[in-house]
Amino acid sequence: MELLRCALGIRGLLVWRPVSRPAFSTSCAACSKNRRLRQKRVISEKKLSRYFVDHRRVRVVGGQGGGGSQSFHSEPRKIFGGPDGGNGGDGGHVILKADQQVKSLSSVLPFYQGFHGERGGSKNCYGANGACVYVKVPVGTLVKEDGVVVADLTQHGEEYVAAYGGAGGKGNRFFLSNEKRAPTLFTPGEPGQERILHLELKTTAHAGLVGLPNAGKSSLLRALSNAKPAVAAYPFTTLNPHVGIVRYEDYEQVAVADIPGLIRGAHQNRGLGLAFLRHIERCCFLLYVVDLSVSQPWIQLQDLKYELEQYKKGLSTRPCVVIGNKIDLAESRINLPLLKEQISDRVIALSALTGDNLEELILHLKELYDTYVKVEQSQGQSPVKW
Ligand SMILES: Nc1nc2c(ncn2[C@@H]2O[C@H](COP(=O)(O)OP(=O)(O)OP(=O)(O)O)[C@@H](O)[C@H]2O)c(=O)[nH]1
Ligand SMILES: [Mg+2]
Repeated sequence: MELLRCALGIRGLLVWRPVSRPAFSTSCAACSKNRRLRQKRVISEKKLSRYFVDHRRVRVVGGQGGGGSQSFHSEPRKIFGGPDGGNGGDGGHVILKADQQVKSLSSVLPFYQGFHGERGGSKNCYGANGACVYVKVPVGTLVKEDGVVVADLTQHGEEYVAAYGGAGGKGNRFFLSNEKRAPTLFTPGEPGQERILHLELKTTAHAGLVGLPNAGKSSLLRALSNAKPAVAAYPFTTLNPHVGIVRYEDYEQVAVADIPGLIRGAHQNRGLGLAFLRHIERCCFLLYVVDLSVSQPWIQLQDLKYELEQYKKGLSTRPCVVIGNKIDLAESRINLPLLKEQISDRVIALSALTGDNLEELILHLKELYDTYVKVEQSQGQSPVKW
């Protein structure tokens, strides 16, 4: 044994090389090719849009209740043991649960069925209840049935029972009475509730960036927060709402949503229209983004307010600020005083591209947020927190 250990020791010394090894072998060309570091693929905005779903039609059916059982106690030397058929278990519910981790309705399937309750058994055994099926939906999901809103899941963890499971049947033990000492009656379980629901997602952000295509909304969100929506010099670059967070020193966070561009007639579903007007509806205050380099920029503002008002009365009168973007361009500096003359709202002129005067917007955003929190608290409601 000693000899063997010595031999191994010597052998170990022989193979020992005190040089740092490369991370992987490059001696074999084929191996080194296969071990190339994998890079995460960048998904384009167009591809992402396939995964973002803000509408779903779902059929939900509660679990069937388990049937009751019919049986009589049987024991040696006991002539009449009496009925001992147990009740069936209740069917499981289908429950919609708001989850902050879920960002779109793409993971929601078209059909959900609750688990069935188990049958009752002899010896007074009750059947087990069917388990509930939880469907995770994003925060801000609106549940509609026949066009009527039945639930609004605005808080993380909020639940809504979409379909109740059926009640379990009764075993013959249940029907025992003084008049009937040996009942043979037992009942089947009830079927679960069946409903067809329409789920609709509304982005719940504090501030919404509202503007015509190419106004610079996505560029502004990029400058304000760490969100990375696509930016390009063609209209309708943004196809889905993006939410970015602006963080303040007092640990308050303001969520800003970049909403796809609106055009004239959006309320009649022109452009990307109607689908995205509903995201604006949820925002507590609005940031109108106007391209100052275009002549008569106040017309953009009039169009935007008109579209919002047509979609929902009072939407254009929400607390707001007008952002005059692209102030770095020469035409913008000419148009800015003209815009200020034409409108009564506060105008913040800035450049999302160069970051000029961005601080004024960040400070004003906090003022709008603080006012919103105070108003909500005075009304006894809890403000939306991110
Ligand atoms: N010069 C200048 N160009 C800007 C500024 N902000 C945005 N742009 C440019 O304007 C073009 C449109 O910007 P986006 O941020 O994609 O505009 P958008 O409003 O999000 O457009 P949609 O998503 O199509 O609605 C891009 O080419 C930007 O580089 C700015 O402050 N100054
Ligand atoms: Mg955009």
